[in-house]
Amino acid sequence: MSKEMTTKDGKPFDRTNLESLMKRRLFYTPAFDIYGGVSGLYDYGPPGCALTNAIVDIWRKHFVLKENMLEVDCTMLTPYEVLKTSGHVDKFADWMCKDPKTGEIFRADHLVEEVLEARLKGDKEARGIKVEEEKEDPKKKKKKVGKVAAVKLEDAVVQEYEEILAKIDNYNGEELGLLMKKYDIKNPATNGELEPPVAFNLMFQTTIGPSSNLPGYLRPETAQGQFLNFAKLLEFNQQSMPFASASIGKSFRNEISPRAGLLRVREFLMAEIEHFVDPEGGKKHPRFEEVKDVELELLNREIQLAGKTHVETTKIGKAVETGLVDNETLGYFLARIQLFLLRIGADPKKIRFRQHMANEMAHYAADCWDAELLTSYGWIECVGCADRSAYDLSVHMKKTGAQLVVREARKEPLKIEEWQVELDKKKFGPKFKKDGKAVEAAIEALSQDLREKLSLDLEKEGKITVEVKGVGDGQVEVPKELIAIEKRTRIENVREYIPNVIEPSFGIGRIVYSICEHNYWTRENDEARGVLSFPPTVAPTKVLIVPLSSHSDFKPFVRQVSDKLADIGVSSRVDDSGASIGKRYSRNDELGTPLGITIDFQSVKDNTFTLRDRDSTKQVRASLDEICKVISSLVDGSKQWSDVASRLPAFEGQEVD
Ligand SMILES: Nc1ncnc2c1ncn2[C@@H]1O[C@H](COP(=O)(O)OP(=O)(O)OP(=O)(O)O)[C@@H](O)[C@H]1O
Repeated sequence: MSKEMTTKDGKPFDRTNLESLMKRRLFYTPAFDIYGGVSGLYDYGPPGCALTNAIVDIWRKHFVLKENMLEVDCTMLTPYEVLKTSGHVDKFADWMCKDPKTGEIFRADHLVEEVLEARLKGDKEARGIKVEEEKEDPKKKKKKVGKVAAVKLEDAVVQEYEEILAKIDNYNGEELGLLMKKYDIKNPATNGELEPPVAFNLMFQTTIGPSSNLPGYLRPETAQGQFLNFAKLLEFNQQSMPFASASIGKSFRNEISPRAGLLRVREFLMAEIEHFVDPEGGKKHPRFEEVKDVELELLNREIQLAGKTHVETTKIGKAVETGLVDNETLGYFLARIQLFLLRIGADPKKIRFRQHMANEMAHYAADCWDAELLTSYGWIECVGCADRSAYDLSVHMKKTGAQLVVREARKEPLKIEEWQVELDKKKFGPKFKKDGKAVEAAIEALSQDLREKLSLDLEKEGKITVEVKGVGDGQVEVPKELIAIEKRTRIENVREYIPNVIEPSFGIGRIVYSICEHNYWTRENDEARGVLSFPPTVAPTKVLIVPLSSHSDFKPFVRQVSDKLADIGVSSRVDDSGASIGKRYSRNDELGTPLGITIDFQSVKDNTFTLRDRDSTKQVRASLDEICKVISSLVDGSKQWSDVASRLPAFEGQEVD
């Protein structure tokens, strides 16, 4: 895949170089490294933390602040009952298959994907089509499927493989088993037969407290905590709808085969929004107008079934109007997600939105679109945006009896004609004794259609028969002296409903890595000089301060500049090492530091400094006050280098690069 990827300036992208840069400069590192590491667990170093924090900070401003969302921070430890009710205990699983001889475990969809991709590569070679080899990283685990012999496949088989790969996320265990049989997919290392795929639950189980009778899990998403607090949040919001809650925190998934660095890990930072909306009235959004002209690349189900991976962009207003995207609220968030990704430096040509196929959706979702970013690992889901309907609130309400509903005064009272049941409670108790409550509940739960039918039985036969589980043989007769069923008119002044939920769910680690890929390039004619062109708003450190040499005259100026930057809230680093200025800048290009201030002999004379732009390497010269004003406007994102450079005198006196 890496051969198809290019950097912003159109040169081939080299993943090995970027990943080694990120590890060398401590963006991230395998956790427990000196103990040999545990796959899927990583630690972030200083630039990785700063980059993550900056992205989270922009996320808060872009979503929470802008839309007055209610941020919560809920516990990660979650009791069994909650996740049983939400469906995760039974359904939050991937398919794995085991080699009974070696004990090796494979994630079934990943294995099918890797084998078919390798065979397609072999086919290309056999046809004489040049295939670029990925450089091997000796420290990285080898892919399960090694190089496959150059064997030409029939054209029809190539097409079948390509169609399967385009839909690889959509197969269930049985279907994956059939594919493995049909295409003779075995353990790639030993060619041994594999057992059919079985479901593997991805949650980490634990027990809460010393008595070990309260089983629990580490949460696999932050959403459940938000749902459980719904009634309190609604009250906090003065019963006003629609509203959204938001949460940022770690989630845990026991992935079968973590791979691709930060992209599939077992512990990761999530930022999730639960937007609660009235299901009636087309799920309108009050701010949809503001985004209706945002253009998105939208791959719906039909387009994917046709095997396409790319479409023309569509205005989100049009997409909602034509039903391509189901409703305004979902559309609003898709547009806002794209604006966020662009704001933090995603390449506009490498963003698309892909609709989930019906059988691919999570157990709770009614519709779902993923924001995917193109990386050297292919298109990667970085944000899932699901319409979870009223699923979660309904199941928790049913289980606990908590009223997770909205009550709204009706503008016009509603007249409802309905079949009402009246029980003679005085006679009811003595007749049914201990079963009274169960019989009463079964009658209350009767549907309108059944009530109508039973009213006729009552008239004709003087009694009705109702099904009551666990009482006698399950059929209970109720005589007409105990019950009346009549059609009456009820006036309803208050409307009660369970809100639907639209949930944008961001995997921050995947976004951090993809943004690094999108912003990585190397200087002209020098592959060793990597640059990370993060926008100043997200860059881990904003300014590098470089005194021309270690001359003692420069020291007070270094202090003056770094204090002034700290005063205006801008992060900086001093590099007063003996390396050449060019080398010092080059080291910080790798960290993505967008601006550099040089202190030279001129600074000592007239208190002016040079300010250097990382991407163009152009410099200007001005007083510290002027430079700080410029830096502020660049770092808060209100200005670009091109806006400010022309206003200040250019500086060309000193060769720094
Ligand atoms: N194992 C993981 N490692 C890193 N990020 C993850 C992982 N699983 C999910 N995410 C992130 O959390 C977001 C929301 O989670 P969601 O449940 O929608 O993912 P998912 O559909 O299970 O992902 P995938 O299909 O890739 O496993 C994803 O868009 C992704 O950015």
